[in-house]
Amino acid sequence: MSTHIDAQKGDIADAVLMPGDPLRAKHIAETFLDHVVRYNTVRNAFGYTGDYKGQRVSVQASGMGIPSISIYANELIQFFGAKKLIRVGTCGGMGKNIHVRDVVIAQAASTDSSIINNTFGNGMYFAPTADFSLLLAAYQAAKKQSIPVKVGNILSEDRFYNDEIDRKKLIDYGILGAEMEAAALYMLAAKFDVQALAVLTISNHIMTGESTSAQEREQSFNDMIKVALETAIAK
Ligand SMILES: O=P(O)(O)O[C@H]1O[C@H](CO)[C@@H](O)[C@H]1O
Ligand SMILES: O=c1cc[nH]c(=O)[nH]1
Repeated sequence: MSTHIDAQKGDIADAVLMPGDPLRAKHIAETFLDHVVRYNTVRNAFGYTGDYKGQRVSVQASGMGIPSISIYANELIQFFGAKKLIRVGTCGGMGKNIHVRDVVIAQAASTDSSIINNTFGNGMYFAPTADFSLLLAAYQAAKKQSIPVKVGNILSEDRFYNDEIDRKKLIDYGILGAEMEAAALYMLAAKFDVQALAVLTISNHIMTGESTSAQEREQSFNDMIKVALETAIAK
């Protein structure tokens, strides 16, 4: 077991989907995977391994924010040998052409988090970037399933309630939406030479206030999960 994941080596697949919400992890495991085993309940950060189309895939809840996903990503990679980490999360839309229920693939993740400075020091603005082969696989999986996706730069922000940020400028520079984890996932994947991608569903629009009920969002959440699972098993 690692500090936060009560599993044995071998219990977790090479490919791991990472939702923030433990109940989304449960939903993914129960809806999409066969022969499911729940390997983790520590802190209720549920983790499951099962088969998707005959291939082993795990789902590990990451919790919210960069400190939390950094704990799970570190342990998945260093203790359990995970090689493909695919975040499946909600995202607040920011751009003009972004709407609730859209699926967004994060090609890059800008951030206001101190992780970049803490890692690289003053004056170095490392750009956390998705793994290209995962991104391509996700894009192709979406096309094959006729699921429209938008691909681009997102913001991984350190605060959910954040009225001090210049969102208009970020939109002018092409930011599609904001969530709270992808930049750390991409940076850690680069550090440990593994693959990472974030596939996101727009759950609300930060600028227009557009929103949907949890029930309405279910279909688009499932679209995101189907794209992520096909990416997880892509050769
Ligand atoms: O839906 P999840 O994956 O938790 O992602 C988003 O939702 C949370 C905020 O409500 C943050 O974790 C943010 O990144
Ligand atoms: O971080 C997030 C996630 C979803 N919606 C938001 O507005 N922010």
